[in-house]
Amino acid sequence: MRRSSSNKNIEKKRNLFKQLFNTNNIKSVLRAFVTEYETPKIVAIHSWSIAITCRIVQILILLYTILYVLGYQKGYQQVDQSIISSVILKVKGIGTGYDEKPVTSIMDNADYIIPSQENSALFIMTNYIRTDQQRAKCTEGITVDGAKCLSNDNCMKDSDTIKRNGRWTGICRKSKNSSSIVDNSSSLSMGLCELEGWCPVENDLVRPEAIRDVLNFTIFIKNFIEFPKFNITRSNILRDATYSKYCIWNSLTDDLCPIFRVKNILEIVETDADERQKMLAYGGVIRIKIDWNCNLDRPLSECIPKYTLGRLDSRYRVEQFSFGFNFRFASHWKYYNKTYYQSYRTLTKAFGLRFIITVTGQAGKFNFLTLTLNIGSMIGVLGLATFICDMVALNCGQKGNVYRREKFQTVDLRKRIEQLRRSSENEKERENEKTDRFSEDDRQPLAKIYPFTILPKYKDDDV
Ligand SMILES: Nc1ncnc2c1ncn2[C@@H]1O[C@H](COP(=O)(O)OP(=O)(O)OP(=O)(O)O)[C@@H](O)[C@H]1O
Repeated sequence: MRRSSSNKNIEKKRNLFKQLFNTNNIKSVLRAFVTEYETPKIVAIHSWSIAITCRIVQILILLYTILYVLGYQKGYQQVDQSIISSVILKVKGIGTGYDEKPVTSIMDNADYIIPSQENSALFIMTNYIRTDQQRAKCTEGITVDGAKCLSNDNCMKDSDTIKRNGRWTGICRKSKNSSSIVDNSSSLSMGLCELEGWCPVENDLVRPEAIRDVLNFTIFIKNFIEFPKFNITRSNILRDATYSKYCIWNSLTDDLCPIFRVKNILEIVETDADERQKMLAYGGVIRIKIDWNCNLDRPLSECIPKYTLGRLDSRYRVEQFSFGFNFRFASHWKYYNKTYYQSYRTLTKAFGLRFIITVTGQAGKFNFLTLTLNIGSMIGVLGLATFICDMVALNCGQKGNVYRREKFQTVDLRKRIEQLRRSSENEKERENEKTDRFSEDDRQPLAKIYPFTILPKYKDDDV
């Protein structure tokens, strides 16, 4: 039983395969391919409201493509966004710092630029806390959690060492200075835990004044760019040497000058004078964006940079947890004290302005392929108008049903097959009738007139 059913299945599949790959079918498909041209049937609806809707949508699409895509977005240009850039920064200006008031120290760019060279960034130290230290034992900083003590028991050696300035020895020192700390609750004189490390520890409660004259410092930005697709290189030094040497950038009058004054930058990025003072005291982060937007269909001299400035860090009034920009660094030296070399260092906590320079840009040049592609997509989008109008005509309004009936043709396959069968039968009958009417004498002249006509054959008994 099972075997016979599987045989039937195989037979069915074979028949289906034969039907699909019937040579007659393939022939007729191939014939149709070279002899038939298909074109969609178009239904014309006489309705001014639908026609106007369609025209409005088409005009909108045309306007969008011509004005926005081709005009504003320059859809006829090939675009290169892979800009290659190099930025070199140099600061000039003499400042006055206070190590310990009233002792001042004159500083030049080698002192306040840390590090001396960075990639597309710059740090100008505007304030600092400097501590000369040596390896020794001393008391912990008063601001460190758990540093205050009453006895040695309070100075646990190994617990939470993250915020300590050295390795705690486990001793509570009640030195002259620390005995002045009074615990109000117990009225006992308190000490500070002793540490082993760099002494004395930094005291960041006493913050000196910001370096004077920072606002007059100037920053020279030297920027080279390349658009590799078009092999175009440009530099931001666009005017002659005398101009570039003495100019100061101004967004309105000197927007091509590559030298910026710190004061002008601060005034642009921060309008509040008090905030500006805080930026000098505690530091801040400023971005300078150089944007190259070049239309290479126009003269190359019009390919110029545009500078935009902004503040990146949060404002002091807003930030609660950590404000400004600072970091520590140390310079080390050794001193021979007649018996051995003693290690010393100067620890600096530097506050200052960090400038981040970003370079962006794109270049565009006429390209025929891009233009044709955009026009092609516009023609494609025009089809949207027909789609929208079809939706409106067929689904909205009272005549929707009528339009739908005219637009869509429903084919009842069985009826259609029956009709075709009947019509082919009728045709056969008519042909037979014609054949009956022909005589042998009629055949000869017809054959002369229509040499390629295939005349119906007479049966012997007809003659
Ligand atoms: N931050 C700046 N402010 C004003 N002028 C500057 C600044 N940096 C450089 N310059 C001047 O711009 C010109 C070009 O600078 P560049 O660094 O290419 O030359 P330089 O001779 O190495 O500069 P310098 O030795 O003066 O630092 C020089 O005249 C230089 O003095």
